[in-house]
Amino acid sequence: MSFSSFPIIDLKADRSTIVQSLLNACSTTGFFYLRNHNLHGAQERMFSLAEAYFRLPLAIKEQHFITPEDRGYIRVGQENLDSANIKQIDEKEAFNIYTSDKSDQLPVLFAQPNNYKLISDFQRACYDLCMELLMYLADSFEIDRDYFTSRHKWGPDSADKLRLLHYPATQKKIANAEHQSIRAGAHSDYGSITLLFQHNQKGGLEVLDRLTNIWHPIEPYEDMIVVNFGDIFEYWSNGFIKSAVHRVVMPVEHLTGSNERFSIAYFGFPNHTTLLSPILSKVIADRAFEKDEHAKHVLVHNNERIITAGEHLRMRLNKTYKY
Ligand SMILES: O=C(O)CCC(=O)C(=O)O
Ligand SMILES: [Fe+2]
Repeated sequence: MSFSSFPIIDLKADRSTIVQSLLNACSTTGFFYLRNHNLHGAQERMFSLAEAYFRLPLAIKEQHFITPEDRGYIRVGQENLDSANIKQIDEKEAFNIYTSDKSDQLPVLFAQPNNYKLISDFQRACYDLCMELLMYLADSFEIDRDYFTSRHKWGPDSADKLRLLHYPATQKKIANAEHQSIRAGAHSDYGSITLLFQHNQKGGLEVLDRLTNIWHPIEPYEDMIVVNFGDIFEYWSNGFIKSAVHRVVMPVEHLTGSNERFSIAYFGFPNHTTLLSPILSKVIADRAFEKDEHAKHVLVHNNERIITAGEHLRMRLNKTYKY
């Protein structure tokens, strides 16, 4: 598997194919497309709800302004995912809903019983899918099948988050591919595994090949989820699993027509007290990992104490938001 032919994992394939493909994908591109996932209907309903929310007046949306615990509404220009580039401002708005959030913590639209049920059911379906993938991944590493899932317990201590994203239409014209405007800065995700839903053929998502430093577009396919590995797996595998560096740019093909984009991300995250110590797996025991530029921010603590998932999250969030 490589950046020239992006990995596709089919959940209807046989177990050994899935296990082998996962091992290849996590150690090369750090992301893959997932086919036959069963979330299609719910995904469409979630996009309709997200669109209705983002069309509300700003004053209503700001009633649930992002909290220091990372819950709520993030307005355009507030988040900079590329913390190494302090001038960068992301041209997007977003809303974060943790799986542990109760309806009375949410905006009226999301708290309506049918919408709250839609959100909760969608979160649970995303969680179940992540757990299925994490069990296959444990098989890939020949460790206990529940090794990863037991560190992602569902319930009040769950740190999983659903994020609705909206990139408003702009009038920007892009001269050429070298000068595309950045809608979400280059970053790796903070968590373990992310499910990313794209919509309406609106592209712009790109992943970096760290070896060649070339960005590759991740085309949107309505029937496939984009799955990527995050920082937590880079810690757990001592760098063998790649935390995919990605960004969102203004797609060239949308110079004509609306360039508005909606996307939805579900971030799997271990329970906060989980230690980020490397897994003991014979599959990676003999492999040397060379730290590259992009992994440095994750694996800088060689001689320091092992940190927890919660500490890692706090470190990354502090660098991301402007309040
Ligand atoms: O909107 C997208 O396609 C990507 C969003 C993203 O990477 C993120 O929120 O972490
Ligand atoms: Fe991301």
